[in-house]
Amino acid sequence: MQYRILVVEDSPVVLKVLKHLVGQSQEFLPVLCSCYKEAEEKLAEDDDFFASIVDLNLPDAENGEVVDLILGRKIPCIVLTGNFDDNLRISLLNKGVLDYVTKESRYSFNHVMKVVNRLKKNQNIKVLVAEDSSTSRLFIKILLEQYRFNVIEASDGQEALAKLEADSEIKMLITDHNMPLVNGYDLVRMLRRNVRFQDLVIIGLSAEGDTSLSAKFIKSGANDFLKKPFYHEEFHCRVISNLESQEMLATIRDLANLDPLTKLYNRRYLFEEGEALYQKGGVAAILDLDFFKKVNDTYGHFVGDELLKEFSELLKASFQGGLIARFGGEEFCLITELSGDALKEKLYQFMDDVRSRSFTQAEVPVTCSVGVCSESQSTLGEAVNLADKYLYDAKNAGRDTIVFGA
Ligand SMILES: Nc1nc2c(ncn2[C@@H]2O[C@H](COP(=O)(O)OP(=O)(O)OP(=O)(O)O)[C@@H](O)[C@H]2O)c(=O)[nH]1
Repeated sequence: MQYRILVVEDSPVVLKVLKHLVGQSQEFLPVLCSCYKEAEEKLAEDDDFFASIVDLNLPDAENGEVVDLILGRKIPCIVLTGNFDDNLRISLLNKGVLDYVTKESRYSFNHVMKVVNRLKKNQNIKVLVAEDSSTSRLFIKILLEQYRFNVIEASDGQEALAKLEADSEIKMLITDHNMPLVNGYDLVRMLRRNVRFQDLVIIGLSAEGDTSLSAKFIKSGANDFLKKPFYHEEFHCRVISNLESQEMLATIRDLANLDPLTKLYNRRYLFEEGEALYQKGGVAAILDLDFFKKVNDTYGHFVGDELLKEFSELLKASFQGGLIARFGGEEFCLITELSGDALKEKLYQFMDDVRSRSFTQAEVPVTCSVGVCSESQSTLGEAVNLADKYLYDAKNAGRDTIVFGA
């Protein structure tokens, strides 16, 4: 699906730059207009635009009339203009324009694209607004929907908690302090005690004159705090900047914990987080693709990489709930709560699934060998070493087999 972006700009050079920038992503389709009349015609044909980038001073509409035309159709609007006028800027933001950007340098154009890309990401971000006043709740909801967030509402702290527990996809909570049943401050404290909510972005709100409340909120784990009434531009800035910080943290965590090719956990994560799972009664197994060097030699490394990715997907789908890591090149480690016959059945089923299909567009057939350390060891490291030894036995026994050892 392509998102149509309306671009209204009378300068052919700027129009060309914007066409290039918007069109760089396959997901966006720039629809170009050089004047108000053209924009009016395009909107009359089909006004299903994802966002718009407009110049304020058009030859046939010199006073920003195009903004009213677009906002009247509820299309998110970013103004890109040649002149900076603070009063005009405020009046446009009050009308509901997302941003007012001056054409100072190429960074201005990049900023516009950053806003457009943000809108695309926001569609998949669920935000819960916990606020007992329906008027304030609606106001915050409208502000969030201007940025295309997916908004969920709760009218007290208890309802907010229930909704957060029921829906793990909620990424951000915007919570008032004074609410019935559970207040905002207690809600934040309860959430932060639970590791499940450690990545939830929380912004506290309050109308109270209590100056220490913002610090209390932040000390209890909120990411930020806003005192009501707030200016909507500040609200948007804080929402976006807190979200971006969280996204950056998630990226850093992924870089540290995941194997870049297969997106499985890496060896470091396996030993850091897997020990606890193993000590709860887990079983360790090592799986290794057979004759993988031949795959690379015959089909090339690109196909080899694709095969590793597909094999990893199958492994993930087959052992949900287990911890799966890429241990080395074509070697994988599984820590699972399954044991005995249940584990045997799953592993033999997995071997069958691998054997009975081919991988990648080159349709490569492949098998794998497995070593399983069935008896409990004192550490995960010992269990993995033994599983590796049984894997070696499986390779020596002719491959495409499983060796279960003590
Ligand atoms: N394409 C690709 N190949 C990799 C990657 N990591 C390791 N390899 C290759 O995996 C192959 C492993 O070869 P060997 O250790 O000889 O093992 P094998 O050919 O699978 O033979 P057996 O394990 O004894 O059945 C080597 O050719 C490595 O270059 C990777 O990320 N991508």
